[in-house]
Amino acid sequence: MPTAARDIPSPNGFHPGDLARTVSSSFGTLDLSTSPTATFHSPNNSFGGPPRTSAKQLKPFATSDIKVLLLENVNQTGQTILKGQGYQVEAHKSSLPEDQLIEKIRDAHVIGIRSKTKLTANVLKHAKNLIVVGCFCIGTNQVDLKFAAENGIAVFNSPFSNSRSVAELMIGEIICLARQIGDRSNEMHQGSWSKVSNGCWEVRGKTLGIVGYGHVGSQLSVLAEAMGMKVIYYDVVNLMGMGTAGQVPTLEALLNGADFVTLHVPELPETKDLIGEKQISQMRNGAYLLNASRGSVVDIPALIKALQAGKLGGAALDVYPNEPGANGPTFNAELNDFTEDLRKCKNILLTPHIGGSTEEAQSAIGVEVADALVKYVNYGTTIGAVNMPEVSLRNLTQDEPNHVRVVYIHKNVPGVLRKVNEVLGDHNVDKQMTDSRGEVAYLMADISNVNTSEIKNLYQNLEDLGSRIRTRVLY
Ligand SMILES: NC(=O)C1=CN([C@@H]2O[C@H](COP(=O)(O)OP(=O)(O)OC[C@H]3O[C@@H](n4cnc5c(N)ncnc54)[C@H](O)[C@@H]3O)[C@@H](O)[C@H]2O)C=CC1
Ligand SMILES: O=C(O)CCC(=O)C(=O)O
Repeated sequence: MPTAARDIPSPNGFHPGDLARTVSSSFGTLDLSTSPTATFHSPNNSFGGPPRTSAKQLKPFATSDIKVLLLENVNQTGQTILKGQGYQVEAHKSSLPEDQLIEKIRDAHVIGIRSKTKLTANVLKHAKNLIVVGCFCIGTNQVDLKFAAENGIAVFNSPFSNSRSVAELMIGEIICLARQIGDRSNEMHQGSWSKVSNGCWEVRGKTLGIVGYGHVGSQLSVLAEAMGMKVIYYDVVNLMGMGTAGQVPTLEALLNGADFVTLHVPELPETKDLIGEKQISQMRNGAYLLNASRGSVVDIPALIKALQAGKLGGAALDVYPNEPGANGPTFNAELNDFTEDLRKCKNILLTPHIGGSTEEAQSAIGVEVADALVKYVNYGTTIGAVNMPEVSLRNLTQDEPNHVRVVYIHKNVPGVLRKVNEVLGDHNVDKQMTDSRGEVAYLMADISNVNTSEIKNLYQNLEDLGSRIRTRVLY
């Protein structure tokens, strides 16, 4: 681990740690600490320009004061980047029960999770120091995004680094279902030889119906066509098909026309039980259903009935309404009351939410999300945030020693900018960007010729505005 940041007491007597504890939920900073040894993992130039070698490292305060809580076995690549900044990183292999999570999250400035940790309003309301959440995965349904934004907590994810891994799992499972590989393998494990061809098929020439043609669905489309499958897809948005894949106008048309149906939609109120008894009845006899999206998307008791009745030829599930927080013998009726019936079904592949669990995906996600967290903590950049407006400014440089960057997250109501600029107006505003998303707005401004002794007032004046959600002053 690199040397921790220098912790130079500020001339006005404040210590950054005191400030974090005493001044509302803010990262307003009065400390002069920088971390000269910390290296930023990726170029931090904004707007895609060439890296500026003289970019100034901005820190909210001594980086060693920043507490990062990582849950659910976040990949080492991500941990290394965060530790490389000098942050204090506490990493756990699994998620935490809600009461323990609430205790741990009280102190954290940054939390990193995957799909199991539920950051509800009830949990987040205890997170008084938290400024940012990193979802080291695609889905962000486990976080109350609105509550987070309204409390000045930015949320980042990795929008496509595991898409290919999910698509490849689907291809493997499509072939395994068509050939009943799961059952044959189980029989052999139990010492039984059962050489059959009845009900076993090639996938060439069969139709794959993809529901949700986003990052995962479109990757899968390309792979399936390469194996000689015909591809149709249904999406709420009009999208151009890859290769010769064709969009169909309704879910019913897709279900009527496909031999294999795979689901790749986000968890939303509209996608709850998207596939239930009625939709299964619209599927072809002997067709297969695969779900690697979220457990809420399929009515599993209805699926069990259809498998028992021989309506469907098989199914593959990677996700469930309730999933355990840690590995172990927990996939039982206590978790989901249908579990025993599900386990008894023929030609069903059950996997423990491993669609994105490959070395490639996890290490790429670790880098991508940790980089976004560092850019946010150190520079206030929200590019890629899923619940905040996306705002970035060109870097400050070493030639701008008396500049500070003001980040002001505020309620999106009339008159705020006038008041903020009255506060900033005593200085020269070199550049400023502001944007809003729903009820929350994000303003970033670089101002010049600010004496250290003026920073406290600047910060306090912004904090005192009624529209304030969170103020940070970085320099
Ligand atoms: N099993 C696993 O390990 C993984 C699961 N996932 C899940 O897969 C989901 C999809 O991932 P991506 O393809 O990356 O997301 P995406 O956002 O790129 O694509 C989702 C697509 O679904 C469409 N959609 C939304 N509502 C719909 C509806 N009611 N009917 C039809 N289409 C609808 C959207 O328009 C979009 O095109 C994620 O939200 C996540 O929940 C993602 C990665 C790994
Ligand atoms: O790998 C994980 O923990 C979750 C994968 C997933 O479901 C996602 O990326 O949305």
